[in-house]
Amino acid sequence: MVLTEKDAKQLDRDDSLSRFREEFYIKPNTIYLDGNSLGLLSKRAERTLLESLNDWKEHGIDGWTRGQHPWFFLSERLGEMMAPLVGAEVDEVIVTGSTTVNLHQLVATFYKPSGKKSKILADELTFPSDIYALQSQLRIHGFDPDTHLVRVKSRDGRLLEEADIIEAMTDEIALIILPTVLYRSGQILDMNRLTGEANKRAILIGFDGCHSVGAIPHSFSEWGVDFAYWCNYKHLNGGPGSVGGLYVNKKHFGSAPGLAGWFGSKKEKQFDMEHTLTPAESAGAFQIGTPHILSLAPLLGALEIFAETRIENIREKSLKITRFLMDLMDQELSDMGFSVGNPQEDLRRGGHVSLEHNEAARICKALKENGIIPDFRAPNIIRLAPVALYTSYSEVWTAVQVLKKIMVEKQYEKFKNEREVVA
Ligand SMILES: Cc1ncc(COP(=O)(O)O)c(C=O)c1O
Ligand SMILES: Nc1c(O)cccc1C(=O)C[C@H](N)C(=O)O
Repeated sequence: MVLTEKDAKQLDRDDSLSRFREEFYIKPNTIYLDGNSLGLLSKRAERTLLESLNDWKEHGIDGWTRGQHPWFFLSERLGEMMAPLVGAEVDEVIVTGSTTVNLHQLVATFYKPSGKKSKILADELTFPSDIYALQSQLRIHGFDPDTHLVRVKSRDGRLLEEADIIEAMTDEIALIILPTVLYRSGQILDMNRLTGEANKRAILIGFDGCHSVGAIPHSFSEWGVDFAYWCNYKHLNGGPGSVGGLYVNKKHFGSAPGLAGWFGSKKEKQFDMEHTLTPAESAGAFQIGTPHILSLAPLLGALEIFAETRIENIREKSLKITRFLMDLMDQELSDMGFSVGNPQEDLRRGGHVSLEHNEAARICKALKENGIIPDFRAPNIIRLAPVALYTSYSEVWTAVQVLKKIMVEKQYEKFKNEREVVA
């Protein structure tokens, strides 16, 4: 069956999430497909940021406990709002720090090498910041990362096989850190299976959820995941440098935070100013210092939107619209040197499509010149994320037509095939 623009329009009419599109600032004549790197600003996120600024204007220091969004409780309140997105109880989630800082905190807390059981297991496709953090944590413990950081290999440079990861769960492994969704290929790892296997071997397991939270459902508590951390500026639309998310399974409440600070205190004890920390009996214990209020505030509005639908509905549209994109690429772009680098099956495909091409860097530049916003990841990947809350099927149709025109007219040839500073 040949897909047409009419099909795209019909899919838009049938889209039960289409009402959310008008909540976002979408630049005219631009098709934004980079929500997997930085989600768009919504009017509600803008409103809650302005309200928080107003709380500062009106209340000064008293904004910590008064105003529309009292700052002292904001990280906990946002944790509650975020808990359904990761399948956790409300006190198992806190909005604090950043992805990399939270990883440091969690490794400092839960990496307890003992005798032979002293290695950390990760994978060779993981995001570099996580690897840097793990290497430095190993060094702090006096270990050589070359011997103590085990990186599971990919068979094809794109995907990981769960069986290979499980095979690497030896009795030398003390801790496992894996992505929920791989940042390049968009592969979803089977978190339930991996957690079960780690639990069986008494190895603690934590997940980097940057590329999945807000795009796919999770059941961290039910699966028995020990901890997780993620950013809120991609699929959750919290804004550039938005404060991160952290989950700690209830069974670990009471573990002393590896990196302690006064915001990890029990709320009612914090201002007693004692020199002995009384940690919160929740994920809140893993906070360190004063929260970055103005980078938390947009999340209040951004998460209101998620509360008005279900993450399962978001996932359903995400699967449908990424499938539509892949089918269109198949139909319109065959014999142009493209290949799809993400898993095709619904169960293993995250929120973005990973299109590979030898000229990827300059094709991305040509797309941007034409008002289509993808991102490029070296050496040859064009990432395209049609986002369930704000991308229409008609936009996906147009984006593929523009890409086809770029290829037919060789528009990309006027650019250098190398990345810009960021993408
Ligand atoms: C999978 C993954 N992990 C870690 C990071 C690092 O996040 P941050 O710079 O917010 O610490 C990112 C994004 O930048 C990411 O995509
Ligand atoms: N964190 C970012 C940043 O500070 C600047 C530009 C992009 C980013 C990103 O989030 C990139 C993203 N983690 C990726 O998957 O490549």
